[in-house]
Amino acid sequence: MSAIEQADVVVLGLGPGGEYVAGTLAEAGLDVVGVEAELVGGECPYWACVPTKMMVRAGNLLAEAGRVSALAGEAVVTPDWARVAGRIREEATADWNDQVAADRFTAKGGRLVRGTGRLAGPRRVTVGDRTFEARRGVVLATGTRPRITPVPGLDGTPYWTNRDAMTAKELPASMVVLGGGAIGVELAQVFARFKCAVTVIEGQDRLLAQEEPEAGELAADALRADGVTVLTGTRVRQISHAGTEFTVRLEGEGQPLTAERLLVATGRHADLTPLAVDTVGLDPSAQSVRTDGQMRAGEGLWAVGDITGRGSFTHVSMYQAEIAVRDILGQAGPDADYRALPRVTFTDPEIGAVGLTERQAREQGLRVRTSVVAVASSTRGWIHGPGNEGFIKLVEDADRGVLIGATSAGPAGGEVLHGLNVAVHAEVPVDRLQHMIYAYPTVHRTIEAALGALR
Ligand SMILES: Cc1cc2nc3c(=O)[nH]c(=O)nc-3n(C[C@H](O)[C@H](O)[C@H](O)COP(=O)(O)OP(=O)(O)OC[C@H]3O[C@@H](n4cnc5c(N)ncnc54)[C@H](O)[C@@H]3O)c2cc1C
Ligand SMILES: NC(=O)c1ccc[n+]([C@@H]2O[C@H](COP(=O)([O-])OP(=O)(O)OC[C@H]3O[C@@H](n4cnc5c(N)ncnc54)[C@H](O)[C@@H]3O)[C@@H](O)[C@H]2O)c1
Repeated sequence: MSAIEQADVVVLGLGPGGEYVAGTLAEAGLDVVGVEAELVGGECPYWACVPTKMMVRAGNLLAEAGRVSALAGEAVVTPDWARVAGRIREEATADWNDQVAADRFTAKGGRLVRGTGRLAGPRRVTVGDRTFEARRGVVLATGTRPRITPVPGLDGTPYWTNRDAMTAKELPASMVVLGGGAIGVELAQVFARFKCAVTVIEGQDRLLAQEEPEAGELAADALRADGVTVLTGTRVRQISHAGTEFTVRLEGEGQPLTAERLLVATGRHADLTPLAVDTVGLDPSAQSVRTDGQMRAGEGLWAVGDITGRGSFTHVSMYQAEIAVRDILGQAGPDADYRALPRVTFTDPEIGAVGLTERQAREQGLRVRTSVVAVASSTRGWIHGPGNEGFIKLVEDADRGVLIGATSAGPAGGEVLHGLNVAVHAEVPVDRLQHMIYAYPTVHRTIEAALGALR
């Protein structure tokens, strides 16, 4: 066995969270080993946020062109997936090559170790036959992998996950999407806009089930308007694949569905067993690694990103990474605060949300006031015309007079969310929000109307 190699910090997994921690600590002068099993940068730039948003951008352009006839004349567009696939391959992922990201890390002074790492006791990590000892500690940032729902027959079929969808050079003629969460709805709409016949099957009674019911209804309406068949409250009994076709049998009566492709988008989970977390006293069967507010998961151990189970979003991983960096460098700073966690589902219309839903607030026993105002009722929404679907929903803690949750759906819904994000984060009194000036005519003036409608 080779000698144990020393470092200040070992970061396991170089997705957005781990790459930020490792790079920033290296820049600060620490001896950092970054261990990466696949591509430096992780899921987000290669198989997730970035390529999906390139797809969304392209799909939205097609949809906007379709609205020209109502407002501006005639536009004839011919969807061509090759442009999208080419842009993803060339501009976003460099053909799934991470050399630029790897160089970025090593240029900061980090040591990149390619391979699958695992813990080997406190402050120790093994990668193949190498063992590293981290004087300050280890940062777990290994993300999540798709949770493949246990449907009879699914195993062994050539189903797709997000990774296959991101690398597709051609689109299938038809696709069943299992799961109506963020991945399912974003990809269903894009594929439909490129003329793929899509059916979404969601087990719960609405799409985007973790968000407000109004958000799920809006997403379903938007998808249906693009020709997607949306089945909610629907369970799959059996899946099979023969030749080039999937057959999906649903619970209850009815004709089985057939499609060329099946996309499984039924959530993601952290797999702690291969990380040997038991060697540092953590439960390998847990769903996530628990941390305190400074992202500490134990003595000389931190965790950031999806693995912490605090929301599978790149911005959460970066936010947590910043806190972990400070803590590792011995700098004081506030604990992680998830009260104003924003998230945006990039459908058209975009559906942004921050903080608690009405239901979550009521379940906490809070006395709430709420309001829902349609974007189309604002001057800008009305001027916008086709594509102006959406709403602002506010959730106020009536006893404290502050917003604790909000949804911003509509054209640029994710951008409009920002004001609400600030309001929830900074606990700006509703009374103050009601007496500020909102530019005219903007979509965000709907917020002013929604504040006035709180009941
Ligand atoms: C289709 C899709 C679209 C998404 N869109 C958005 C979006 O628009 N906005 C948003 O905020 N979020 C989005 N997300 C979520 C976002 O991708 C994740 O929240 C983010 O990538 C999490 O970063 P992370 O650092 O925790 O882990 P990851 O990005 O998962 O990176 C973890 C890294 O660890 C490596 N690794 C794992 N195990 C080991 C090991 N044992 N040894 C060494 N290396 C290891 C992996 O290879 C990987 O590179 C999307 C996700 C998907 C799937
Ligand atoms: N815009 C974004 O920020 C963005 C986009 C995509 C993904 N993501 C992140 O990636 C993570 C994973 O996305 P996701 O969409 O896979 O997960 P998700 O948890 O958001 O949604 C999965 C859905 O699948 C449903 N489901 C599970 N088993 C099923 C079954 N057998 N039949 C029918 N439906 C079933 C669930 O009820 C749930 O609604 C999310 O947590 C999200 O945070 C973010």
